Amino acid sequence: MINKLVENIKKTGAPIVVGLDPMLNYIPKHVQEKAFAEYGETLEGAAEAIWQFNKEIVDKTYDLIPAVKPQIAMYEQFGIPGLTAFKKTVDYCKEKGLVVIGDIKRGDIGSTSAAYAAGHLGRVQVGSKSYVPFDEDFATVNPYLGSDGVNPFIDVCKEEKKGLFILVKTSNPSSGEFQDQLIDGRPLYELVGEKVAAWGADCMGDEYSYIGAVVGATYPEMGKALRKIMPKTYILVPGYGAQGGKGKDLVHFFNEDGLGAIVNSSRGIIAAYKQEKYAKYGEEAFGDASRAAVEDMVADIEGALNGSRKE
Ligand SMILES: O=c1ccn([C@@H]2O[C@H](COP(=O)(O)O)[C@@H](O)[C@H]2O)c(=O)[nH]1
Repeated sequence: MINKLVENIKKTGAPIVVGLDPMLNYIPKHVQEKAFAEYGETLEGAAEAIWQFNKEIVDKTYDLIPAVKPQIAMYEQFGIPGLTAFKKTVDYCKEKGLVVIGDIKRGDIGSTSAAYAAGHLGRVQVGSKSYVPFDEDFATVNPYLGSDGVNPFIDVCKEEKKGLFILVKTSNPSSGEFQDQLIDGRPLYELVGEKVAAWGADCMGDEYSYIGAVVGATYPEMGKALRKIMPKTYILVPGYGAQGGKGKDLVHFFNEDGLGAIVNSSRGIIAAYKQEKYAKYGEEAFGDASRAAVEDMVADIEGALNGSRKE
């Protein structure tokens, strides 16, 4: 799957991921009203609104982008109907040729991680039958339970040709509370980065490993250090846009080949129509506003990378 991700990035020239994080308050009134007219103000109604919202954004952007990252929390909060909308979104994006990164941030003791891995990246056996429950291409994993919490995910990735993005240095303001703690003079996130590189060495695609890392755009200096520690690791970079990250902050997350990083924006793309800059599209044309925001994001990152090459 890492080969498909790299191929999609090369084809689109867009090292970006659209984060499908559909909070109800981002969903335009007309979409919500239509869903509620059919299903009432119920969990089913909310799930239908989410699905229709996602579909429009995907339809308006899929030709420009390599991948999407649905954040499962935004679906899970609406219970079983929400999870059905998550699955419909995963399937639809795959039909459109997109790589799907399930932002599920799982990780537990080995037996529990094995169940998460089977449900999201692999298959489950029910009697004589085998099922593929969620079938994302990549999943995000929390490594802080150690190797026995991560290995079951890696095993399933090897069998199913899927991939992981393992949390190394997260984008949130308090990520340093634990992740920056020094151990023998080295920050914990660096030690986790080394471990991710070691896990990944045994899991190579053509150019990059299918065991990737998550490093926040909000910590550019740490991104630069981690790029060196994990040269063959694809880095998923959240924190662009709504959290303040900009193209110029991201240059050192990339390798010399222009690859190695993929930048996520969720609210900045899906709720673009709410921004002054895209107000001309109005609520009705929210998908067109998202398309314009994708084009601007790609230009921002491309401009920063081209600028850094000239320096
Ligand atoms: O360190 C991390 C890890 C994951 N995320 C997730 O990415 C998106 C960011 O959303 P924006 O609207 O672009 O801020 C969201 O799903 C987070 O759960 C992250 O932000 N930082």
